[in-house]
Amino acid sequence: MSSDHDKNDPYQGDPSDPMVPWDLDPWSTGSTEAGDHMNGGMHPHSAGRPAGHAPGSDADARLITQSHERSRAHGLRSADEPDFSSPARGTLSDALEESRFLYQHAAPVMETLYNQIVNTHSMVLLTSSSGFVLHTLGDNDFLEKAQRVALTTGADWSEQSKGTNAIGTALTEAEALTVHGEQHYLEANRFLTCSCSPIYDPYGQVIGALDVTGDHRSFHQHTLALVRMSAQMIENHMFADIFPKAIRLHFHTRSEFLGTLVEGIAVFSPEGRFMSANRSAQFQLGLPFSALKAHTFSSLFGLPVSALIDLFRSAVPTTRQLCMHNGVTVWCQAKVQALSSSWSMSAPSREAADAAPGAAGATPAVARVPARKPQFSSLQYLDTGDPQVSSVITKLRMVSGRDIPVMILGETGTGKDLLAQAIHGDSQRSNGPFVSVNCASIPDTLIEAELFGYEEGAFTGARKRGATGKILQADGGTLFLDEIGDMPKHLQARLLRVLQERKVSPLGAGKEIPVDVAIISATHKNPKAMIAEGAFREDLYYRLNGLVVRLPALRERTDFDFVVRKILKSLCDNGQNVGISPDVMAMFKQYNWPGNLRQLHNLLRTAVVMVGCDGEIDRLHLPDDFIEELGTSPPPAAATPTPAPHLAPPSRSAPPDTAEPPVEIQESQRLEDVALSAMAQALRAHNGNVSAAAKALGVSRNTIYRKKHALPPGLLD
Ligand SMILES: Nc1ncnc2c1ncn2[C@@H]1O[C@H](COP(=O)(O)OP(=O)(O)OP(=O)(O)O)[C@@H](O)[C@H]1O
Repeated sequence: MSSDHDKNDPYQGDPSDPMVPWDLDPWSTGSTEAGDHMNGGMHPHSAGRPAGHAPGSDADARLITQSHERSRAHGLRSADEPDFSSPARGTLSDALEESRFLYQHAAPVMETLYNQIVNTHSMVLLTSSSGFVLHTLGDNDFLEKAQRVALTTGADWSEQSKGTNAIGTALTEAEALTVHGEQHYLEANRFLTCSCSPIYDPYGQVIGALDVTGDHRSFHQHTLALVRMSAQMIENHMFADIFPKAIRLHFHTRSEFLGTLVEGIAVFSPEGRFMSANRSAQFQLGLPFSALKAHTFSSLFGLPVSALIDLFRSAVPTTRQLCMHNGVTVWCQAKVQALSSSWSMSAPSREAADAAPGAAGATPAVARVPARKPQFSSLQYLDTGDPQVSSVITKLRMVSGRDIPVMILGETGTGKDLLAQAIHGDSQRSNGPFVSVNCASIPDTLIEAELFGYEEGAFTGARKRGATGKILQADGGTLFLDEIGDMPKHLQARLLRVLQERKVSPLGAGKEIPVDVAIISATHKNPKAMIAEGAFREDLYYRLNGLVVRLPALRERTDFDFVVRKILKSLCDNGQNVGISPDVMAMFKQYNWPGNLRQLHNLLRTAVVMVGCDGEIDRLHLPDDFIEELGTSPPPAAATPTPAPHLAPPSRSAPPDTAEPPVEIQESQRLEDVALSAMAQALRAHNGNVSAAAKALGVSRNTIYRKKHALPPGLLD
């Protein structure tokens, strides 16, 4: 292991951190350089003790002693003959059937592993999670010897049946280990040396074991490392297969290890819920699978999942740096292209989940897991020092788990969506779905079907088998009603009924289905003013406003510097180190930020690209319209920019004498016209594609949807 200890590298580990054992090299019993980088093979449950035990080590001796005690407790005696009895009728075929998914992924890896040990008087075995031998590959001379001790397909090598042995003991301890010669409990097995690793499925459960057994004289200290790597390979293969529609994030502290066996792989649902992680990912994140289940992408990587999708949307593979919740920076690649471009923040339909290979039996297992409080809070991540935000978070924590509907108010881009995800992520429901419905982006004619679902043939154009509405999709989790102020009035009444009665009636169903959802709503509008205008139902408002919180606009936040640094860090690519010149920071502080955090994020993203390698963001890297809006068509570098009269109201840092006069109605009206005409033009240019038009204009899709009533008819239908 390198003597230069790097705290930022979880694979070197930190001696002061009990989660990151610094002296482990589980894939190699020696101290090879490769081993130093490959600790990802260690399972987090085994943190704190060596995972690859060379015969004779203290830990090994302890495990073996404990196993011998268990063997005695099972009523076995060391002089017993090996048990040759066949498994009960149907047991083997059941085990084979249950292990089909495992076998399919293990078979090619077993072949490769066998090729590496061929002619060493050894064999490779695959077993079920209960220790039944499912498949063997070996040298003929050794296979014959193995048969004499029942090392054959169908035999039971659990500890209960054979006493201490690598397969049974590795499965009992859920840990890779070698059992050598005399360490076997049964005297009959003491001519063997066996190295075995449990195999985990993508849901964190042990589903089998991979073992190499040979004549004890052929013991080689690298065999266990080989077995562990092969087990990891099987696990990674299963990953690739089981979550075809999810977001797969591949990461490692060293970019050269991306795409290799030791990379971390974490899988998230399209709305950012944690679904799975391989052993390396668990190790790097410092959390075992069970704790990760309470997390979301944003609580682990500090960004909304929409930002991840944006980062990796390109068809060209890109590598980015992200900062994990523990402060460690990793190199990342992600596969997000399979996701639908629209509705990317909402949950996949039940039909889609059911259709995913391997999902049918496995998904419920994840859903059954009792909710746990996350170790690292998503809300805490958003608490970056602004007192208004801190107060919002304190209030939200007070009502957490109390079934109180939360309404989030705030201008566009202030992080309402991200906050809703964090509320869900920190709640008891975090293992349930988070389903987001954007009431502004669904055409009026479809919103009813989208929300409530429909039965087959409920209306012209309905899908053959009907569809589950978003409310039912959120059953057991959280329903996020974004832009609730844009919900058509006739549907407000229906929604109110659902909230009162906790039952949904899909279109054409003629029946009511009970539903259990936590409700979070958000709007950039003023709901009370809407009620006064008759545009929003007062009774619905009082159903939704159990706790109303308001997110401050970016220009009001006191943690502006910190937020800028945080976003900048998340955007830097390939080891880039980009800062901000004091001049630009001063401009930022004077600017009004009408698009808030979204606008800041977009502006920084472009600037970072323009800076290229290391350097500072300067005026040169800012868009012209931004500089124009500030009214600073390049003054001398030292000059303080003055806000443009109609666009930049006084910021918290602007001296009182630079405050501009109130916005004039005519002026803002003219601006509104200009904005509408630009939107109409962009929509026409992109054949009504709102995402493309929004991108071209540098605004959010919501901004366009909000104006739909003012846009020429036909453009947004
Ligand atoms: N706390 C934060 N830290 C860093 N970036 C943030 C934060 N909150 C939001 N952002 C950035 O702003 C973008 C918009 O956030 P979000 O969608 O949550 O805002 P919103 O208020 O829901 O917007 P809208 O009202 O337009 O739907 C995010 O994609 C992210 O880039």
